[in-house]
Amino acid sequence: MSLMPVATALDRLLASAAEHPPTAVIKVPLAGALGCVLAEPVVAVADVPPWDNSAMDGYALASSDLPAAMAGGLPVSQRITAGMAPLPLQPGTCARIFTGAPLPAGADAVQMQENVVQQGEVAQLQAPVVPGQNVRRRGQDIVAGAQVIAAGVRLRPQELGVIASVGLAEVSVRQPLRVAVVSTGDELVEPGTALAPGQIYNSNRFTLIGLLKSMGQTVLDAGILPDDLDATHARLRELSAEADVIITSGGVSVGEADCLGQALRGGGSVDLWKLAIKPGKPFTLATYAGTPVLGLPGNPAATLVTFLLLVRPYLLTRLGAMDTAAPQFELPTAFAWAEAGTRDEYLRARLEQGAVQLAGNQSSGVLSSASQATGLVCVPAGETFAAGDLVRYLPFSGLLR
Ligand SMILES: Nc1nc2c(c(=O)[nH]1)N[C@H]1C(S)=C(S)[C@@H](COP(=O)(O)OP(=O)(O)OC[C@H]3O[C@@H](n4cnc5c(N)ncnc54)[C@H](O)[C@@H]3O)O[C@H]1N2
Ligand code: MOO
Repeated sequence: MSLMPVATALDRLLASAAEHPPTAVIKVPLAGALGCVLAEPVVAVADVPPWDNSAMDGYALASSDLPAAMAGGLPVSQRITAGMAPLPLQPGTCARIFTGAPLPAGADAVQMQENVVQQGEVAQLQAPVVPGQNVRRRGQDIVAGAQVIAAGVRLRPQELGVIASVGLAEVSVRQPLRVAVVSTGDELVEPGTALAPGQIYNSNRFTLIGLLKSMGQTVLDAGILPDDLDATHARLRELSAEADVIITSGGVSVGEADCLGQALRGGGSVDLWKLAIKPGKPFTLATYAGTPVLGLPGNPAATLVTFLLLVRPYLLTRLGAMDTAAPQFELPTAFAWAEAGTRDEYLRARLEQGAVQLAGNQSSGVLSSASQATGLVCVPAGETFAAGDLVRYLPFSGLLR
């Protein structure tokens, strides 16, 4: 059986995502925009900083007065703190000035107070200054009219700060996707109840909800799908009317007896893929009543990995994000991989002292090792490596956002 390369699956998913227009543009208060995808470029309406100002606590002067300032000193003619509008500097004087305070007209340099002796109202420089010294020029950060952030950027804390620095209180972003999360499996019960023989707790629901919330999306928590075809149709119809995308876990491998597979086949198109990835081989791309359905394998580690590698870029594409790829680095391993596999293997790994170490049991059914991991290591199909070799590491810090 030939397996579909992960890159092919990703291409198909992204092409399918690109068939949908990006979500609506909404204006949100800046403080609530973290993680959102910017819908329109941010253009500065004013210079940042808005005026020349001092980079140090010290004394502002005209550098042409330097000889007098170093000889007998200059009278201190005003005191300027941050937030004040200074008077023009009287020729032949200096101004006491503090960090962030506007430079008075006529001054072109600041000497920091450690290099100045003030006696009474006269300040004598102990070290020379050159024009522009310790002066932060108007517009040195951002010039009015410049585009400061492009559309499609996902806003991090520093982007929120930059947008605030140009004076904007609101920002135009893409409306988060409404994503329905559906669990399937007769064996599943929700945590908080006692297990009957044969049952297990529904963990994927919580993993998926957490993944979606960490991306800032709106979750429609649909719980466990009923084990009945009519009821499954009814639930999927309901969800397809409310959601931009439905994510399911479980019931995609062979799907002989499962209601989800049958319902999907009856409600639209279904593509069942066998991917060259471990964990995460079975994956379904379907539509139900026109709403895309992404069917993830039920094994908890497979759910996590396929979400991060396939669903996350799909969702980011639907949001119009410009950067959908996860950051990855080449790092040395602290372990060896002697047996080449037939699928790309994504190992749960820990970054420790500059090298990656296996984070525990790598079975698809084991999730606790993901909790001990700081990221994933990719071992391409057919490859082996020795301890110390470089491998591709994808930190969770880049994936879980
Ligand atoms: N004959 C074959 N059997 C299997 C194949 C195959 O190709 N041929 N693939 C294996 C692989 S790989 C995976 S992964 C699983 C995928 O199976 P499904 O996606 O159909 O998922 P289920 O059978 O429903 O569940 C698999 C496993 O995961 C547990 N599970 C399911 N949902 C949850 C949940 N919400 N929370 C916690 N655990 C869950 C479920 O109990 C099963 O143990 O198929 C292999 N078999
Ligand atoms: O996707 Mo399965 O988890 O490869 O074992």
